[in-house]
Amino acid sequence: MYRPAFAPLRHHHHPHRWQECWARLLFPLTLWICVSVTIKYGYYGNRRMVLGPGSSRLFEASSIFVKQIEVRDDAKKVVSLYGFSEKPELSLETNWSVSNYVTLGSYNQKGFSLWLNKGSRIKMRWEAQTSSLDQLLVSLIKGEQTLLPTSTSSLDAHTLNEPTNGKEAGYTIEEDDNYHVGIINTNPRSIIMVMNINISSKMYDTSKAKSMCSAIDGSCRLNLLFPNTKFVIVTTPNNGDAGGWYIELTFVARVVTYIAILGFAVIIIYLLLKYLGTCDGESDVEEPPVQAITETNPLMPEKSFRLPYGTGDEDRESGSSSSSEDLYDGKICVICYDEPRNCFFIPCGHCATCYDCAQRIMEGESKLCPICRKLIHKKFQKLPPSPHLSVPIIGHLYLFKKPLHRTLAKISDQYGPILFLRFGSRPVLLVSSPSAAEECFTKNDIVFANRPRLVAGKHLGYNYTTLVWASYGHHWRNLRRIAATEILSTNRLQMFTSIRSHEIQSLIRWLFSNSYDGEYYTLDMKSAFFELTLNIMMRMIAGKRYYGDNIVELEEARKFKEIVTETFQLSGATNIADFVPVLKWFGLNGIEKKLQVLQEKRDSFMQDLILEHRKMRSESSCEQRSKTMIDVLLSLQETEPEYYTDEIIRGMMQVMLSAGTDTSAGTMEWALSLLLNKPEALEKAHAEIDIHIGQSRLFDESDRAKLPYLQGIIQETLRMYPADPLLVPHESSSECMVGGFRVPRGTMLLVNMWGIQNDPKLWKEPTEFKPERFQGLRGERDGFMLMPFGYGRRGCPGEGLAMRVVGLALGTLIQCFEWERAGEEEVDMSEGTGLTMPKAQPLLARCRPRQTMMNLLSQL
Ligand code: HEM
Repeated sequence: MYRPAFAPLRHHHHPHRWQECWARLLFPLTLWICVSVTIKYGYYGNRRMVLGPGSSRLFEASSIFVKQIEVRDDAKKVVSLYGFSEKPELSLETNWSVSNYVTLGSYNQKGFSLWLNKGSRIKMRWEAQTSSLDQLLVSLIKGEQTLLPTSTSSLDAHTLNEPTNGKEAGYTIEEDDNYHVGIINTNPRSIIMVMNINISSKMYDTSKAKSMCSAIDGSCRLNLLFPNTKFVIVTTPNNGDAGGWYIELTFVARVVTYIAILGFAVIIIYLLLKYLGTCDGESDVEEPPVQAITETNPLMPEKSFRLPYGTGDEDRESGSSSSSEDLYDGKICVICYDEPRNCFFIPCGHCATCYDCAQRIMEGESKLCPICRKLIHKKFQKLPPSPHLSVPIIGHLYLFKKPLHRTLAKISDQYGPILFLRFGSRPVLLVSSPSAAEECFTKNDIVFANRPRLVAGKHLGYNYTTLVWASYGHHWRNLRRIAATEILSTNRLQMFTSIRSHEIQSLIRWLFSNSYDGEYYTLDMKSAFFELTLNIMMRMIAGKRYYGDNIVELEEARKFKEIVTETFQLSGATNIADFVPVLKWFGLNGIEKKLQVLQEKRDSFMQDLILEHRKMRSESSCEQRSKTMIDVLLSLQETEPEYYTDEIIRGMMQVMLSAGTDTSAGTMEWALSLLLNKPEALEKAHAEIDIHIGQSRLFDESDRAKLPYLQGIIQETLRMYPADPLLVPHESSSECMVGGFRVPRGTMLLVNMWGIQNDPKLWKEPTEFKPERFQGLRGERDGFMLMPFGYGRRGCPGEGLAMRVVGLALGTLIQCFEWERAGEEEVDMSEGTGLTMPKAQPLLARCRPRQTMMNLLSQL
């Protein structure tokens, strides 16, 4: 049905705009809450006051907000401070009096201020020439005021009367406060008089004070005992001297409390907004998420395909776009009805067309908005949609529960496969569909070939100069070339075949020798796999092994193990300061210091190995020289010493070691765990190996090609538990387009490979371990649905080595041993935290030599 392009749009409740408003309100709201709480409960500031002699003034000063109170009394009259947890009683009384000759000018006043508690009494008596007595007024002014009132009829003034015999007056104080006692002369002439004042002052009982201090030297500090002190009393001595009682109190704030209040306010507001966000989520039921899923083929399609963003399965099958109702109200361009709307017009702000149609409108003659017919000045492309709201400072970090790949998959499921997030201050593009991943790694591969500058790369990546951390450019290309041609090339891998088979044999020997009488026994397979890969890598790098039997340099091995443990602990930890740099100011970048220390250790260890190799090379002839990775790099150094510095060599060694060990070891551990939970798959693998290899020789790397089921096991493991579930983060070096959206320069790219590889819309029963799903398929990256090693320029260069090592280890272990779970219950498959998706619980398994292999095993 035809619809005029400029017919009015039905307005929907728009969650994102609503959330944006909240996001903008959040900061002032938090500030307002904090300021109000502080003013109401925690603002004390400094106070200057006049107390007078024999005073006792009570303050409420909670030790939760106040750490310390300092009193300053410049006249050094020995003021004291007392701290209490309970309000003390006003049970004591002290009397003092002053008696003075006073000369009082015409229309002038004299007097003094003092603090009086309820129940105190003032008695005054003055004597002067009788004629002038009637024009003398006594005033008592309540409040902090210490100045002459403009007139004695001031509201706060209490005029004393009842003069007897001269004049005399008395007053009982009804409220604790500051009082000014004064006498005013309304005579046209000055007079001389005698004034007597007698005060009986109510005092607090300080005998139960928890802490006290006396300002003998003019000042003292009272520490408020946390958390009980709630009241403080300032007392002045009773010396009858009514002048010069200026005292200053300074309240030292307990900073932690204020920070806690701020944090609490942020949490409350976050929860509030999250709740509102949930409500929005509910409203999304009516308005479907930004993009309906487009890839539907349950298993690997024959060819990769890219579907228009926003259309559903039925659309593709029927060939039509969708019902026009949906299109019109939804997100499809009102001009072409084909592409998503992804740009908006200035000044009217309408978002109605795709970028191409907007371009055509702008190039045409009318340049009018198809909705409101206003003249368009500019068009802007939209950023990808953002889920929930982005909180100032932390952005979307608050959404993330571990494991991150699962949380991100849920968010993508709800809001669409191309999302724009903020991890603190970092813009992030989260991609979780094959077509979007393909767009990133083909059309935009160079744009996304940079790595974000995270703190780990600064310290462990030699200031972003190693193969993993370097940004795209000449230096990275060179390192990549060396890795691909000199270290991980098929030729070089072939050369090192014996190292790998020797290491796997030594593992088999060890397993065999531990089994008593061919019976099952339990062992820790996590460590076994990790040590196997570390030995293989270190032998390829430096010709040394540090785990197992026959270790020559024990101390060196100990140091190496220490470095390895720390490296994997630290590289798995998230450094929050990477995303919220402001935290560095508060010293919350502890990981950075640990990384520095670790890097120093790693550096000196690797440098010792280089020196050792350099020495060996100088002592041996060309033919005798070994061909470890260090040797290869040292020979490159000889030809180009300025470029191949020791630092570059150390960097390359460290990259190989950290990128190539726990990834492969983890994959082996997951694979064996999956097999233990599905014994029929293990049986099939046994059978396949028995048929193709038999019992007369050990499995070797070249056998992998003959064993499709074993390959299926590895592929299926990498599908369900990819070692880098979010790949390694990339960063865009310039602005680019993904899925029709604008992606700004400097955006971190996260491709949720786990999400894609476990998406029920793409894979049939994705949670089921089914190695057979790959049978008959080459298992390549067709359709960008399976990419555990990444793709494109920054894809993993170690894939060939990893597949050989994992295949060899699994194949040999299955060939030689029978395996079962350590207990009755299934192996716990929960994912732990860390970069390379480790198993939360290390795999314990039981094994025993296969009867048919006894002969061969005993000859090893
Ligand atoms: C099962 C084992 C392995 C898996 C699943 C794996 C996976 C990956 C992934 C997903 C990436 C990032 C791709 C991207 O950025 O898009 C990567 C990068 C890398 N991998 Fe592997 N890897 C494995 C084993 C190895 C091995 C054995 C080595 C070398 C000895 C290795 C060396 C590297 C290096 C150097 C990079 C960085 C490449 C660059 O930034 O240019 N990996 N790997």
